[in-house]
Amino acid sequence: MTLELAGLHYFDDRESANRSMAEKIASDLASAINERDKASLWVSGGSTPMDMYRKLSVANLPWRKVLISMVDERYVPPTDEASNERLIKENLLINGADVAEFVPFFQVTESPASNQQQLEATLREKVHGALDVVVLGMGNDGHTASLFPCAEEIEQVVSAENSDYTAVTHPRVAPHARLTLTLNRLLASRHIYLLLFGEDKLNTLKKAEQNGEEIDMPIRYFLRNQQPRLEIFWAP
Ligand SMILES: O=C(O)[C@H](O)[C@@H](O)[C@H](O)[C@H](O)COP(=O)(O)O
Repeated sequence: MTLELAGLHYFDDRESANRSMAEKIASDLASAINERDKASLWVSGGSTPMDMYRKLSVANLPWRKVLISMVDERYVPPTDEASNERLIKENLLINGADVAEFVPFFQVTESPASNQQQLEATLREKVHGALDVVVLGMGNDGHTASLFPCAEEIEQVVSAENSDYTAVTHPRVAPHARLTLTLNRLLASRHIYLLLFGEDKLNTLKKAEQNGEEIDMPIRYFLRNQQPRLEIFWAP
């Protein structure tokens, strides 16, 4: 049984939440392919969404028509324990989804800045118009993607004038420099999902839903955005 509030979908258990989100994303991707003969899927790392990705990977889709890339990445090679790319390769680019076109954020360059420049060029060549499906996570500081309130670059990365697709952030609370989609790029999407598990994340969400500056809890930019409405799936 799920209790569906506006944009917030409660599930009795994580298995149900994962299955429901995977089915909804597969449907969104199928619709995009029907309309434009291609689709793009942008995924977060972290621990929460991996089971959902595995369920999504077996969806009956023309995966060769799907471009899969990252919402954000730690500036580490894909062999590194901290790599989001490694997690995506292990949990999403498997089964039928293993033939999707994957665009990694980590590119072998000498610095996060040069990596971002190379990544920016790659994405601008491959991606035009709205992103089809974005999967977000959230930290208990209210960060999402690598839009960390504590990052020195945060004001520039969330600026309404920022027309870049990507940015580098240096969150003080995380050990690695980050490569991330910018706020404007993320909001220019057709579907944005947030997968949350547990009471701590629910309490953080409730705090984010209260009054306060978006920049202090960047998930607020998405909670307060009308089109697309953020679709939140939560289980205990
Ligand atoms: O690189 C990352 O870590 C993610 O992109 C980040 O934004 C993540 O989604 C949240 O920190 C939640 O992480 P968990 O799912 O591990 O709680």
